[in-house]
Amino acid sequence: MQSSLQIKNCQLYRQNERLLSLNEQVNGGEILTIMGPSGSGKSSLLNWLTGTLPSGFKATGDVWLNGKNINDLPTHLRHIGVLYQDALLFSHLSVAGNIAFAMPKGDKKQRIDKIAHALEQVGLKGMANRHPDSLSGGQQARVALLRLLLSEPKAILLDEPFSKLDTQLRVDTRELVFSQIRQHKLPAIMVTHDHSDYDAANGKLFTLNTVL
Ligand SMILES: Nc1ncnc2c1ncn2[C@@H]1O[C@H](COP(=O)(O)OP(=O)(O)OP(=O)(O)O)[C@@H](O)[C@H]1O
Repeated sequence: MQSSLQIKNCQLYRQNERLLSLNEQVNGGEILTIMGPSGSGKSSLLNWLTGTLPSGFKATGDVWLNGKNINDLPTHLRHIGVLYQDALLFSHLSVAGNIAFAMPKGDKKQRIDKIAHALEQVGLKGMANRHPDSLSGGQQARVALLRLLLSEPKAILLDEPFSKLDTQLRVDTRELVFSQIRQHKLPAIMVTHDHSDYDAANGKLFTLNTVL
């Protein structure tokens, strides 16, 4: 079955004022781009999808993931992974520890091999025992991506994940993230202020206009 993330009749309110209205379906390997001015509700939409909408907001509508309505599921059972503009690695854990943290439990040797293989795939061979603080920004971004992917998410949300990276690094990291999304056939939603992110995503665009 092809994976898909469906947003049906979503209406998002902040203090009873409507922020946005959205109906979209994103299939596995597709990236839906959300753009709009600051304060238009982009992050709130992502929060609604992960089940972490703060008080003061209200939403109606349904989220379906792979044919299952997940509206009433708590965040940790939704299996929606988020990549932020900061890598947010745990500084008390090694690179491998960071990645293992979010992985499903299982055979230790298999997990170690899987992490080593994944690191090699993204050009971080032999860095399993490094401390996150000893990595460059681009390397940290790649570890954050692996931590997300190896947690086996069913969908991915990108909240301006490239905005803090310099131009070339930004292009390379974006290419890596998008290629992984396509390879794993995961539905993805990306919030960005940069039109070149949308061009690279090569998918649909949803633009928010309202600013409260
Ligand atoms: N916890 C909160 N409680 C009340 N209002 C909030 C809260 N968080 C954000 N807001 C307000 O809700 C509106 C939408 O915010 P949101 O963060 O979703 O916008 P955004 O489009 O992601 O903005 P940006 O591009 O600046 O990140 C804004 O007016 C913001 O001030």
